[in-house]
Amino acid sequence: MAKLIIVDDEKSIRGALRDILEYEGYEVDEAKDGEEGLDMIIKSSYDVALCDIKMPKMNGLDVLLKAGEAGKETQFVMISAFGNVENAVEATKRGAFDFVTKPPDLNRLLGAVRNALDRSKSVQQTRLVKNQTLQSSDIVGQSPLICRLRDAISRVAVTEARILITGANGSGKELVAKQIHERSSRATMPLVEVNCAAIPGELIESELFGHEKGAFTGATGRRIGKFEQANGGTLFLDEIGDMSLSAQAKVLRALQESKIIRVGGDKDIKINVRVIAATNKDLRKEIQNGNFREDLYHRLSVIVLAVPSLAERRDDIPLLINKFLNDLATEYGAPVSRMDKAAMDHLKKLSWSGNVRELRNVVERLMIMCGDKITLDDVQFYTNLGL
Ligand SMILES: Nc1ncnc2c1ncn2[C@@H]1O[C@H](COP(=O)(O)OP(=O)(O)OP(=O)(O)O)[C@@H](O)[C@H]1O
Repeated sequence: MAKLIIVDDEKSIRGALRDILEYEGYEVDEAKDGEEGLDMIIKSSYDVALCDIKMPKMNGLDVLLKAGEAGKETQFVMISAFGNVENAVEATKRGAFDFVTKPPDLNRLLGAVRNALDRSKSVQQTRLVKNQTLQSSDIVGQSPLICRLRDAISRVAVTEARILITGANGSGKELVAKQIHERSSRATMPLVEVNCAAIPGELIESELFGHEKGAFTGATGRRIGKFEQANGGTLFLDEIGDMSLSAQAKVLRALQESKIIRVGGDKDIKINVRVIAATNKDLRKEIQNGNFREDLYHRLSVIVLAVPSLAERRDDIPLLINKFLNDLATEYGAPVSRMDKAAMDHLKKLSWSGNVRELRNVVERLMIMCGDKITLDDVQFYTNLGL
């Protein structure tokens, strides 16, 4: 359950906000001044703080700054008295997520909380991805093509250049995007992923750019999009070849002007996002067929990184098998299975149209079916069955 804290010196405001937020299903704590609020935020983990600006002992801006200095990822929605909006704007410049004026409008308040929670989730996911990266998402392989790819990643990650990652399904494009983000100066900010193929055409623009309340049927509140969620960080547009032409035009504008407009909105919003795109399609062919904008292609492809298919780097297969056997043993809490050399040699010869993802699935199946020792017989039996 999402955990919120209300920091406000006015008891009646705290009570009113608590009632509303608890009714919405959030877990809510209260602090009666800035000092107490900061103490609670540092000791506990809150997703969102609703924080008054003018308070005794410590004002809201200081609570915001000190919580950040203490490494807290709590998202702040500042509450400011009407007529004191400059302070609230100043707070958003210093890292607050949003602000609402007193007395808060119910829809505006709940929209701000929902959006702040979305942002909090992205930040947490980034940390999770980061931890997983430290554990096991190194790009495994010693083949010349993979060594060259790793070298290229080290060179481009530290720059701000836009990158297009190409390669077949399951070859490791997403892994490459994560590595680039992790090694960039944006690593502590969110890495937000959008699978353009998985989102219906009519929803993609709202997903990317957000929408204002009432922008279309069902838009009951304001929602921020992936571009805004990724602000300061990286936006990974996976399967970009599947994006509609109308969304492409808007992405192009966002890249050209570093600004977006929410669906149904009229206000430009400045964004600072590094875009990494990936595709398994031949975008040049898509351009010829009228399915992809050439100008967008040139904007996205300052650097092109081609991820090789598994068939182009068969010598990496034993290394990958051992990595997956180790990872899976940890995942299942089981002893590490061993695969003999003849079994690995056999796997090296298969076609692997699903690339590294398919290899991982096969290794997982063999581990489940065969236990701690996997032989050539086992591999032939299960791969011949097409299992
Ligand atoms: N070189 C590698 N070393 C270790 N694991 C890898 C490597 N390449 C891919 N993988 C693993 O293979 C699986 C598929 O990789 P990933 O999702 O990055 O592929 P993709 O090209 O983005 O796939 P899709 O085209 O379907 O989006 C993941 O579990 C990933 O961790």
